Amino acid sequence: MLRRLILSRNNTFINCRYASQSMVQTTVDEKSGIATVTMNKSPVNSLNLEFLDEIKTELNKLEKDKVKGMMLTSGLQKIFSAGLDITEFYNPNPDRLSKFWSTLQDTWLTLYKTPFPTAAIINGHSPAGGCLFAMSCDYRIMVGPKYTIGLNETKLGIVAPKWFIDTMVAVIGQRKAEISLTTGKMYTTDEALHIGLIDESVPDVNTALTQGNLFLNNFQRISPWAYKMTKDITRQSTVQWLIDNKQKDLDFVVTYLQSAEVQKSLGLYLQSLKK
Ligand SMILES: CCCCC/C=C\C/C=C\C/C=C/C(=O)SCCNC(=O)CCNC(=O)[C@H](O)C(C)(C)COP(=O)(O)OP(=O)(O)OC[C@H]1O[C@@H](n2cnc3c(N)ncnc32)[C@H](O)[C@@H]1OP(=O)(O)O
Repeated sequence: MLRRLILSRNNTFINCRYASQSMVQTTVDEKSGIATVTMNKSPVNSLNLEFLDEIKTELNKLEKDKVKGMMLTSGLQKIFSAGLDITEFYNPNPDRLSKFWSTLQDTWLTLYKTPFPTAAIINGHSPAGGCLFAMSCDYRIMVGPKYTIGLNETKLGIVAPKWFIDTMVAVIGQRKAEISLTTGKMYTTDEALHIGLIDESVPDVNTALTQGNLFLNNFQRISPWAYKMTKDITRQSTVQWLIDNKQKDLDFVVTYLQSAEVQKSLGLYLQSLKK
């Protein structure tokens, strides 16, 4: 791992951590202590085992470094994240599939429980797992109007796991989540703002980053302990369910995803993507 200081747009030094061939780049503004984590896995930031592992490691590092906040964004042109890498569960190797799913569980727990405030800068499409990661941040700013966001699992012929569903319910409420999930709806930026799936719609990435910094800087005036306790209490039931049911969730998903019916649906969906 290499480190270097670079000069940011507002002339403060940024501590930049990068590794050769890294899929995740992080900069930390030395003045504000706010980190920007950029997902950079071409072509669509699909979340496979190695990528999830890198994201989790990076989040743990930021916690250790006691950053004051984090913005999660994408380095790709028009995609925040295409969600889980479907090739991890289409014709899977069962051992790898288990490893993949437990890494997803751990990465999500790490992101959902960060002791520092987080903002998703959604600068591209954000289906399924991409939407999950955005919803797991404390605040969402989407660059409009061209992109879409939502939990579209039913469109793939699969079911979103309970903790995906609970995360969405926590953001938009039971009724809207039920409609969104059953229909697999992908919302435009305006629609997402209207139902509360995102907090702000902005015209460009620079504005999104400025607004993200503004949101995170609010917490300079809040006790970190009070922040963390409040977040833990608010998110407790969703987090605790997964902690208590990790193995059950893993066993079910691994069996379910390998069933003939699900494999057939996934094959057809992948084919439609290639077209
Ligand atoms: C109680 C019961 C509970 C049981 C629960 C059990 C299991 C649940 C399991 C899983 C939950 C699933 C969660 C997910 O996240 S599934 C992933 C859903 N994602 C999508 O549907 C997105 C699909 N992709 C797109 O819509 C588009 O690609 C895009 C992101 C809008 C980008 O469009 P663009 O036109 O720019 O690119 P292409 O479409 O040409 O794609 C380029 C290239 O990437 C491949 N690709 C795209 N998305 C994925 C993906 N998610 N995984 C793997 N590969 C992907 C695409 O096929 C192209 O490949 P090519 O080889 O043709 O270059």
